[in-house]
Amino acid sequence: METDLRALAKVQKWYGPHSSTAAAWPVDTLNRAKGNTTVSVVLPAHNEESTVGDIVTAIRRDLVERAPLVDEVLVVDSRSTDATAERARETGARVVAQDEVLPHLPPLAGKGEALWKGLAASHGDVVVFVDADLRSFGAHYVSGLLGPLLTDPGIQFVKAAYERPYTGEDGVVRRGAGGRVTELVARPLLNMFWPELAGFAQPLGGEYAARRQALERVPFVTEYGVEFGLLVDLLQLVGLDAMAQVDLGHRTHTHQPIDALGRMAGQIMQTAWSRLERQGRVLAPASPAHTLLQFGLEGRADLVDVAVAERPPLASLVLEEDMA
Ligand SMILES: O=c1ccn([C@@H]2O[C@H](COP(=O)(O)OP(=O)(O)O)[C@@H](O)[C@H]2O)c(=O)[nH]1
Ligand SMILES: O=C(O)[C@@H](COP(=O)(O)O)O[C@H]1O[C@H](CO)[C@@H](O)[C@H](O)[C@H]1O
Repeated sequence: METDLRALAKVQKWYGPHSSTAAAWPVDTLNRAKGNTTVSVVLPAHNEESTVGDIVTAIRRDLVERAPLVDEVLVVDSRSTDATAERARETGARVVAQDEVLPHLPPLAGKGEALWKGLAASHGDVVVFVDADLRSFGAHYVSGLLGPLLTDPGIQFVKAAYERPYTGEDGVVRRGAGGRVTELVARPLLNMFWPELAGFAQPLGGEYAARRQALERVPFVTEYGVEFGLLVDLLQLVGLDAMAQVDLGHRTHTHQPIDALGRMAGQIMQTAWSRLERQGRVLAPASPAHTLLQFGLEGRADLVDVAVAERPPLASLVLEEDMA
């Protein structure tokens, strides 16, 4: 108990100085602070033709053309079967196909793979990740996340906070009801095992920014384990005082059905287990099963696999290639 109270005291001390709002970071201030630092915005996109174009348009209009804050807008086409790549390209993004980045490596799947490939294919000193399914995006999402990074050399990683409404199939918006896996799985797990991270209001949110140097020194969990894995691994790498949080207001996005979130929850639990083992905090004769038997309507039952893999820190690949 003592450890937990000490960790929570650390969070309370951390929270004030490391939390801000997007309004605290006006673009002209950031342009002056940016200096020679280059910025890439990377959007992982699987079948996001209906939303990716508006997001790219807003970034380019407000943060490339009007104010040169962003140097690169990269969309990672994550095995889309719709017109995601076309919409992204015609609105001015550079587009790479996930499986065509580092093609000599065996391809892996999911969002974490898309983000790792986006890191590999981008060039900015600072990388901002933004989901491509957002319906509430504004340029302040990017400028807010960049604020602490462009003004404080001690900050390595910035995570978005926001209110997350849930819009049901009936079109009714329910305030604070979004982030279902966050509330039911990620937040309890983090408070149980990594209470120093308890101050992050939206640990699974898809909008965050970090220095390339830090991102290239941590592994990327594939599928939907990536956000959980990055938080835990970056805490270990850079420490809580090098992490910050910016409130971007509210976030609406395309919601997945509950069975998809069940699989996401499984992937996040697998990720948490892997970090507990890696940090020597659990000793188990066998790893947990990674199959999940899900039950649908009309007696449907589907056995799915919620295993996750992980990509090594990019820096380790470059080192290997240099040595080779
Ligand atoms: O294999 C995948 C799965 C997801 N995504 C993208 O990652 C972001 C978040 O995924 P999703 O919206 O499915 O997750 P949710 O926000 O519903 O948790 C979106 O831009 C997806 O298009 C991706 O690039 N590859
Ligand atoms: O936060 C969550 O619980 C999930 C699901 O959100 P909703 O319940 O559909 O609002 O959404 C996030 O989780 C994924 C896994 O980390 C991230 O990849 C997504 O970007 C994020 O939207």
